[in-house]
Amino acid sequence: MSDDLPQGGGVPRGTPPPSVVSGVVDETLQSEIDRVFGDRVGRAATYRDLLATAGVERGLIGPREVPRLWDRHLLNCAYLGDVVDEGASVLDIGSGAGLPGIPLALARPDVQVRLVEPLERRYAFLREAVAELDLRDQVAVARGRAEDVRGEFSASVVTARAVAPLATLYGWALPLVVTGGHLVAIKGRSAPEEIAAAADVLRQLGVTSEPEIVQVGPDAESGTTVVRVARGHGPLRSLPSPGSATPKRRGPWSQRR
Ligand SMILES: C[S@@+](CC[C@H](N)C(=O)[O-])C[C@H]1O[C@@H](n2cnc3c(N)ncnc32)[C@H](O)[C@@H]1O
Repeated sequence: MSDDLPQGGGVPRGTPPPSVVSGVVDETLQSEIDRVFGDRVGRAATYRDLLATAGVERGLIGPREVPRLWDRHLLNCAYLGDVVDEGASVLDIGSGAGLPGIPLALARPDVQVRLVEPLERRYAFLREAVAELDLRDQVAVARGRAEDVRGEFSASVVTARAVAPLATLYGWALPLVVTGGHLVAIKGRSAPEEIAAAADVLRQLGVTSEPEIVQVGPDAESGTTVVRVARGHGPLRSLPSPGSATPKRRGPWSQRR
């Protein structure tokens, strides 16, 4: 998409990124925000403000998160760009208020992102945010559960933060990854235990690669821990599911973008 027009922060064409961040930030954080979002820093600030206002009012973000929106939410999510190839397609499942999909899209104008979220309230917020941030050419929004959009959407990278433990997430997300692509899940210190607990699920799916724990961002202290799983090139097997004998009714949400 074109980024030539003045954006939320009013960045005129050709002008270096100004310090337009909202919220109180120190110089170090400011320069990291400028480094990561470049000439989209104004739009990143608009998104931060949306989370701090409408996001909190509508119960999508806890009020205690407001002082740490920049580092814990926008930057930590944007760092996923370190493990996303140039021109990749990204499906962010359980996007909530747009995390990690929106910061990743803002930091990486070369990737196409689709946010998938089942809850109406969050889905509505996502559509409004994408319009407000002028990201409609780069970011699509769909309403649905990850396990229900199989066959409809797929991407070279599927992302998720705080959606489900890996043992559940593998079954939801890996069928949405195209062959040769990756699942990239933001996980904290629990990553090794979650990987161990989910090893059988990966085997049942027929995925032979070993999950990797990768630190993204500038350093271990301020960066983000992700679990990256290569989908491989072989077919995936279905997981046994208790409800599989009963045909699933389509949810009330059939509207897709
Ligand atoms: C704790 S929130 C995390 C939201 C966001 N990823 C973040 O990090 O702020 C979990 C989100 O996953 C969504 N979710 C729950 N089950 C899901 C499923 N089966 N498929 C897709 N999303 C799901 C919820 O609606 C919710 O928005």
